[in-house]
Formats: sequence, C-alpha cells, structure tokens
Amino acid sequence: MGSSGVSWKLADHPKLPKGKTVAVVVLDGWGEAKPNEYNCIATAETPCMDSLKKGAPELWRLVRAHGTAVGLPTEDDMGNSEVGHNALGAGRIFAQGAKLVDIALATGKFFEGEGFNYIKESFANGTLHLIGLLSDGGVHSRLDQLQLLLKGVGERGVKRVRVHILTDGRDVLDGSSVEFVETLENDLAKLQEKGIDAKIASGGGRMNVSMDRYENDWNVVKRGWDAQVLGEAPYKFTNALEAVKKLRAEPKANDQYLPPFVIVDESGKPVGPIVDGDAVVTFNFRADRMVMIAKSLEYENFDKFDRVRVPKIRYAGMLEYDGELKLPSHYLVSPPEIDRTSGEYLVKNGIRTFACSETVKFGHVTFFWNGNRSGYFNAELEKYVEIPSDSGITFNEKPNMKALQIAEKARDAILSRNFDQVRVNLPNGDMVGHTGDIEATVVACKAADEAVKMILDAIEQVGGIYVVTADHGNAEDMVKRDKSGKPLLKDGKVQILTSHTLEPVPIAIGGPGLSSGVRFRNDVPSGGLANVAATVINLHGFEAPSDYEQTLIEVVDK
Ligand SMILES: O=C(O)[C@@H](CO)OP(=O)(O)O
Ligand SMILES: [Mn+2]
Ligand SMILES: [Mn+2]
Repeated sequence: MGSSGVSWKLADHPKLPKGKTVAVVVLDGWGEAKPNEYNCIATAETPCMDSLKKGAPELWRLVRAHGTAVGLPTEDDMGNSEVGHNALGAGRIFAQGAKLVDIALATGKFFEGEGFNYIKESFANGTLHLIGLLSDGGVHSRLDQLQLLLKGVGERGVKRVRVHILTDGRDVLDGSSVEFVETLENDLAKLQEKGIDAKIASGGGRMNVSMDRYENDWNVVKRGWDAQVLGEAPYKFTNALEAVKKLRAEPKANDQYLPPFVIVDESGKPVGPIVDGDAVVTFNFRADRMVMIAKSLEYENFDKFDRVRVPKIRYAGMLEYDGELKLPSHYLVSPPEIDRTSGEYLVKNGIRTFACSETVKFGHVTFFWNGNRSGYFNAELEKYVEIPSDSGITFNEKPNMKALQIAEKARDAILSRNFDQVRVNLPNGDMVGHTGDIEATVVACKAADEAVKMILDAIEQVGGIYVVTADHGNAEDMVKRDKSGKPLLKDGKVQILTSHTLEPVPIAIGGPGLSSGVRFRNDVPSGGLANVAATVINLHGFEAPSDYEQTLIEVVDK
C-alpha cells in the first residue's frame, strides 16, 4: 500500500508477457459510419486504417464514445476530447462536468456552495459578469444551465448582470448564434421586468476570443480581456442581436471566428466593462479552454499580455479547471474526482511512458488522459513532448497539421527502446473536421493515416504491440441529418456539420509482439472507451485493477 492507502501494485497477467513496447494511437475525431460523400474518412485514401479493419476481424471492433458511456448526461450527447480521453486513461466512467452541473442545479446545491456565496457578496454593490460559450452543444457549456443560473441569481438579490457571449458554430451549426442571442435576450428581458439591470455586454467567436487552450495563442485571450474587462473592441453596437447579424453578414463570416465586439449605450460608452467590486463567473464547465482566461482573471502576477487595468473582482469558475494549479480558487461545482488512472498505475509499476501531440491536442494525451492532472507522475519514467501547432490559421489551410512530426517523434521513441508505452494523439480528423471544409478534411484523414503507418512500422521493427483507436467521431460525418439519416437542407444547400458525432469509434490491436491467441471478447458488445484502459494494461502484462471497466480482450489457447 502507498501512503494514500491505494495498493498500486498490479498483478501479473496470467497469460500475457511484460516488456513489449505498446504504441497507443488516438485518432482525434475519427468515428465509424457508412461510406458516403460526407464521410471524409471513407473518401480519403487510408490504406493503413483500412488494412487494420480488413486484416484481422478478431482484432478490430467498435467501441462507444458518446453519451453515458463517457459520463455525459444523455445518449444525445456527442462525445468530446475531454470525456473521451478521461475515459481512455481512467478506465472507469465518471459523471462529467455537464452532468455534475445539472445535478447541482437540480438539487439547488449550486446556490448553496462556497463559490456561490463568494460571488454573492458582490451582488449588493457590484455587477455580476457571466462569460462563456453561448451554445447548447454540451461540450463546453449549455444554454439551459446559463438560463438556470440567470434565474437563480435573479432570485438571490443580483442587481446588475452583464453577459459576455462567445459564439459557437463548432459544437452546433454555424449561424445558430443568432437564435441563441435571441433566446438569451428573452431571458434577460425577464430579469429586467423584475427590475434587474441585465444586458449582453460583449461578444466574439470562440476561436477568436477568449477560448484558446494549451497556450496556443494568448492574443485570443487578450481580445477577450479587452472587450470584457476594458470595454474595448474593433466593433461597437448598441444591441447584441444586431451585432451578431451584422458581423455574420461579412463575407466568409462564421460563428467560430466572429471578431470581438462590445455593446455601447447611446453615448457610445460600453455598457459592461468589468470594474472593481464586480463578480465574474466563467460558465463553461469544460476545463481546457478556460484555463488561460482563468489565469488572466485570477493571477496577480501575469505577463502573457498587458492587462492595462486589473479590476479587483470576485471570480468563480463553473468548475475548478485545474486541480493541480487549484485554478480558479473559487468555483461553483466540484469537478469529477478522477483518481487512480491507468497512467499512474503503469508508471508505479515501472512502465516508461512517452506521450506526444501538437499543442492543440497536447493536453488531451497528457492532462485529460491523466484524469485532468498536469505534469508527470514520475519525471524519471515519463516524457511528454509537445510539437508547436500552427497558430492564427484555420486548420483547413494546412490540413496535414503536425501529423508527420508527431509520428516521427513516436517512431524515434519506439525505436529508442527507452519507453514501454508510446502514446500519441493525431488531431487532423477533428481539427480540420471542425472547419466544415470537406475537401481539406479528406486531406487531413490521409495525413493521419500516414502517421499511423509510420508508428506501426516502428512497432513492427521492435516486435511491439499497437492499439489504434479514437476519442469520438467527427470527420466521418460532415452533414447535419434528419432522424432518418437524410442530409438536411437549408436554402437549397446541405447544412455542414462542424461538430463531433454520436458514432462509435474503431479500436484495432496487433503487432508482432501480440501473443497469439489474443482476440477481442464477444461478451462486451456495448464496450466503450473506458474499456480500453484495462485492455492496454493487459497488453503491458498486468491485470487491471478490479474496479476498472472490463478488458476488451481474451487469450485463447491456440
Ligand atoms: O475544440 C474543442 O474545444 C472541442 C469542440 O468544442 O473539440 P475537442 O473535444 O475534440 O477538443
Ligand atoms: Mn477529440
Ligand atoms: Mn473536436
């Protein structure tokens, strides 16, 4: 037993040997769907992934990657990277942020906790600012939760509310921002009827304003700061609906990338800069794209950009966004406590681990994989490598991204024989899929397939084992469909789907180091991403902890 009372020692697997190099490849946004013109994976040349599927039927299968299989509230919730990598790494299903906030709101605990009491102190003399993604996508935030929050603060003495909206178009259809703003304006009007001064104060597209992640581009957060805190932005409007409609009318405009704007009164003064004595809530529950803004709002010493004026505020996150950094120090709902992840077990059993991706997904194979924990468990046994992503472009401009460089790093790590597990995330299908550019997404899928090939070749050379899977769907379906599966039209054109999907994802295992007789069991038909951890632990020659979701493999005598 360790000092924490956890017994970290894993039992030897009765049949599987230790000492094989295991490559774990996560294709981001790579689901399985019928081939058709909107399935970029099927359209793309992907000889490597095709051969895994066709080559060994007992070593290829599908696993669930959405809804309750990954801890989301309902089966209508698409998967996403956070919940997907959490499940892959943790081997168990934890109720995720979306669900935890739902429960806290339903039971009323939301309004009784430390975080809420803290911000409430500003209600009498200050303004409450709510900053977050205005969307019902359910990946980072949900509109109905924002509505309940607004109603709740209205009933608890708030006098002045300012909402700083970030438009989506990534987890929901492009163009849907207009309806979301209309809905929000209605809710604010209800508060106004009760005598509460409630308005939208600023806005901008999520990829352009505030929601950067993994320090890819601090300018994104700065643009948000300027609009939300300083009340400065290149565009000024007297009303948010007009703002979104006018900005969308620009050629090539798109909800994800709307420029920052502020709402001003008749005299041209911004209606809601953040000032001393105010309270601020970032209402996204998901962590990755809130860490940077949280730092800018909370840290006294901060040098990522010039904040110009730093108001004394009471700030709370919807959730705690980084458990290691204790960031932010106040939050409304406690995050899932994801403990005893496979990464921690394996390192404590001597498995030397290498993990790599490019910036936009680096935290996925490290932070999310390790249960939302930053840093190493044991720096002597682990190495995490981040390849800088391109910034300031949309990824359809360079759909190959850094797939090749990631694969080269993985190859070198495998061939060095210094690592027992070499884990990567290949972002292409997802990041390019989110742009809605079908041609570019086809190129992206080909690039990801080539990267997989390079890693599998290296595994071949060292006599290792590979596990190739994905975290959720995206590139396999690029069109919005009706219930019967037919593409939905709007103004005579199909509606392009930029979001993730509800599709299952493939998992393939193999390689010269795989013991003969290993095959997928057929008694785990509804297996999901959380079953992968036990599978990988087995392939390293150990039995998984008994409370992990069961392994997907068995070893039959041959
Ligand atoms: O870009 C993101 O933040 C989400 C979509 O909102 O994608 P992923 O879960 O793949 O990171
Ligand atoms: Mn993903
Ligand atoms: Mn994505």
